Amino acid sequence: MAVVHLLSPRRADSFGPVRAAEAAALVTAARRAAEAGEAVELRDLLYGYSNAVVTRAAAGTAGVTAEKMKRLMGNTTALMSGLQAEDVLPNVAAKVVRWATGLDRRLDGQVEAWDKFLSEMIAEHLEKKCADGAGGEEDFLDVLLRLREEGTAGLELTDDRIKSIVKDMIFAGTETSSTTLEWAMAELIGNPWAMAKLQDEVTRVTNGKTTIEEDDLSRMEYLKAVLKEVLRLHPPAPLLVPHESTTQAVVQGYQIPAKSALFINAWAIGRDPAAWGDAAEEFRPDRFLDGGGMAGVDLRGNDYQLLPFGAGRRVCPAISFALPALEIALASLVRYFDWELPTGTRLDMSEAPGLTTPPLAPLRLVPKCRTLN
Ligand code: HEM
Repeated sequence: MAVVHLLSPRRADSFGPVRAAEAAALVTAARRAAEAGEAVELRDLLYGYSNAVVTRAAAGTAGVTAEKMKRLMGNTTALMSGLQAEDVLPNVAAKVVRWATGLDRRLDGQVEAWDKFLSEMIAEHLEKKCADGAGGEEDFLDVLLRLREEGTAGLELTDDRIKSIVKDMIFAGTETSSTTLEWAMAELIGNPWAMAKLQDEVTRVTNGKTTIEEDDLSRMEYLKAVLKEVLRLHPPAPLLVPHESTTQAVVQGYQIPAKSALFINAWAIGRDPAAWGDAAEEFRPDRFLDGGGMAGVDLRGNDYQLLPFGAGRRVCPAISFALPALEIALASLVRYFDWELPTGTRLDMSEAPGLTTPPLAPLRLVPKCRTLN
């Protein structure tokens, strides 16, 4: 559903205006801080940006809805993270623990809150469709409702299925993107030569223009190399998502029984000297440029040493959607501003534990407006 209907290259392209508008809003928010001489918490800013891009693509809405969704997602992630009773206890004992700790009640509450929120979204879309008829760019929810009406989805699109798909999209797309951008800014602050090189490229390619257009991004080789290097060192889902083997298999001599829970440690693979050489732990985007030794290594799941999006059948279906959203945001942040750590603070590159791994301490930086040609 996602690959064919929601995130085909054509549809991913159609969200260009959404990305451009949200990148402009990002710049406006940073400019406000720059003019006031204040530090900004990048996490807030970038979460807002990523959530707005994904929410607008999924359901054509941002603003208050995005705020509400942020709260819902935070609560759900907190409940999903960490050790679960089922992981260590027999079934009956796990049930008792869940009941006694109130986990079941809190999970039910979350399910209800999501259900209400998504039902309202569907109702609004159906109402809007009645009032306006078809036309204009479709968001994911529009597409799913149309496929249901046409009966061409290949499966029965019940309300529950539609809600799950929309929620999965927003969930899968928000924190992954904002975490990547936060690490990108942290690495660039820690490696000022890379920041200078990226600023030079973005300024050169957009020279004389007032805005960055998506066509410009295709001419920013270093920007792409920076993002690859960030995703190599800091894959936002470091263990991807858990998989389960369907049949018995042998991997490098190890017997893996059917129905084993399998985790791929993309984080460790991305730092393995056997794949990346002695400087595996260092931030060196140039390795992905011509002559850098890794120019041919791509992140779409074909090269197993770089797996931030996974690989194979369950590879992230949104790579063509995610990359331009990351590129335009990062290019905008470095084109319009110089960034500094607030006086008296140090860059902390420690990682937070969890399903996604943002920096442990949210990155705070002071933007300074750049003089542009
Ligand atoms: C930096 C950005 C992103 C990264 C690093 C990322 C990474 C991933 C990873 C590692 C997986 C699991 C792959 C596996 O099963 O092994 C995944 C799945 C998925 N991603 Fe992304 N993702 C990103 C952005 C997005 C965005 C923006 C969306 C939606 C608009 C999205 C939608 C999905 C969906 C729906 C799945 C589940 C696919 C399935 O179950 O087969 N992702 N992503």
